[in-house]
Amino acid sequence: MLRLPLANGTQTRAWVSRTFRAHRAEMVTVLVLYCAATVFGLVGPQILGRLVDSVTGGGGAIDTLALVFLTVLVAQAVLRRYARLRGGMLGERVLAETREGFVEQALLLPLGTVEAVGTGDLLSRATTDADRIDFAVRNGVPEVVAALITVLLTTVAMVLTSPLLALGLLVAAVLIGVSMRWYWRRVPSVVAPMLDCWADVQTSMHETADGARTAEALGMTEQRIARGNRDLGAARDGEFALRRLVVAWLPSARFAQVLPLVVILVIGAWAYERHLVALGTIATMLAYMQAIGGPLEELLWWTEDVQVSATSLRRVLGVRGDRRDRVPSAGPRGREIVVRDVRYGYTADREVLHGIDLRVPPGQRLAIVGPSGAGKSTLGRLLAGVAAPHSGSVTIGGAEVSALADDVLRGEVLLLTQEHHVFAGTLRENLTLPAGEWTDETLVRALDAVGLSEWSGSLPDGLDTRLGAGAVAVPAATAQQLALARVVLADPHTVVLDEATSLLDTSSARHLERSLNRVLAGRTVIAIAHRLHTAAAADRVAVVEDGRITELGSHTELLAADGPYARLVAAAEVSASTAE
Ligand SMILES: Nc1ncnc2c1ncn2[C@@H]1O[C@H](COP(=O)(O)OP(=O)(O)OP(=O)(O)O)[C@@H](O)[C@H]1O
Repeated sequence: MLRLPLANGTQTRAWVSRTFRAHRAEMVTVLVLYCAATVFGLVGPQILGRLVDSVTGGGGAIDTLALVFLTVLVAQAVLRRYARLRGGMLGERVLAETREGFVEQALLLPLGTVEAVGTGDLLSRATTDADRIDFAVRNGVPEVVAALITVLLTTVAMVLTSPLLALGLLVAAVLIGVSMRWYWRRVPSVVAPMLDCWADVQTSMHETADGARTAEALGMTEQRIARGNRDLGAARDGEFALRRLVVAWLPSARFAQVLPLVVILVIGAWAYERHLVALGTIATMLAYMQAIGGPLEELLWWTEDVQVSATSLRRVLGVRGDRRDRVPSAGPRGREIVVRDVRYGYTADREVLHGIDLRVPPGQRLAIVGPSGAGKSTLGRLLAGVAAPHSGSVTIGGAEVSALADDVLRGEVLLLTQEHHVFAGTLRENLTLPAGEWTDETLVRALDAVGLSEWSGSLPDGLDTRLGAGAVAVPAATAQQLALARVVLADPHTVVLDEATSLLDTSSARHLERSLNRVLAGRTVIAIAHRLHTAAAADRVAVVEDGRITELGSHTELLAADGPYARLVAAAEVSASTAE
């Protein structure tokens, strides 16, 4: 299954350094607060050691030491709380920016890429992966940062207090290092496929919900359930694999965690007998170990989540990785469309268009006809700049269509298909999708031009009436007229029509075609003609067969040539008379 890529190491590191640079001051503040809280925490065991020595040595100042101990504890609690608050706010800001970046990049993805990978992969990155990152940033990152700082500074304090007793830590560090390396090396190869499986679950659920009626009508419900179960089974196996890895790794990590305590006690007893360390020092070291135990536990606890969310982050950032930029180009100088030796395929192993050459002068009406699957729609998409050819070029006025900036492209060429989505929002928002400054008067004129003035006049709040899911339902024909109104507003000189009216009933289609003819007057029109009678009205007809243009000429010329076009017309006449 084709998927969007994962961000590679360089892209992820670039994101980390960009994020760090953007929030440098705040990050340093949070780290300083955590460090300060930890340093206060380190003073506690030192005082405890002094207390022990005071008691065993019969010294005084116990009250003062106890008071300092209490003050230190309070200061540590206050600083840690403040660090968490600032850290939490910083995390929320970074999360919001990451989400905004994701939406921006997802909207910039070429339509062809989104169609090729399906919406499931994109959706799972926007939902499941974003949620995992949310969870890690809100809960895991503060714990891990606090724990790491505590472990690091406590280790330093232990080495300074008694290098001899700190030997236990050295043994543990080596063990933890080896076991962590073992785990971190294996985890990506388990987590990435598992997240892919969850994306498949989302894709199949989405498809099943989308095609529920078709599945029911064709008795495919069982098949869809089986597909869902298969995808869920694969995701479950992925989770099992991760669990097996964690279970294999955890015992060694836990062993490394308790080992220093044992080593400190053994070396401590041995050294105390030989008067190499005081009892207070051993108490201090044990208190440090006690203080390190909680953070170490936190680190172990969060390791899995941090690893999974790191892969999720690479999936979210990967959407950027596949982006094909529409770089602002010099812009077309003229309106002629020229297609030169265009080759294109949806997958690397199968070419759909095998070297198309075509020239469409401004204002011409060209019909593209041919058998089903010949490549007509694919050619239409390349002409409209939805996808870029793999080799060859499609230009308007000398400029490569697929490289035009979106706002420039919209004013040049628009693709109108049978897909007439009404977005949940007001009529105004639906009309002004191609962002621009539109006055109410212009919008009303566009509605009028496509025969929608009566319908829009009947809406309760006029242009501010909410349409779509949960609001005013829009019939298919009206939705198609709305799409036409957008064409009027964008005012492109060329329109590519692909089955624009094929899903409508005959009377709606006739009504729409009248509006269409009004809107298309004066523009270059490339009509992918599924019904041959539309081709007869065109200035020229191009016959596409098996990814090649096999005939090009006017309707009359092609009929006289008695070639592929004449055969298509004859076949259409036979099927029409059989239907009668
Ligand atoms: N998104 C896609 N992914 C993979 N292959 C595709 C995709 N869209 C079309 N194809 C394949 O490309 C070939 C050309 O399809 P295209 O839709 O361009 O043909 P068409 O002439 O417009 O057919 P029709 O008249 O049935 O719409 C077909 O074999 C089709 O299966």
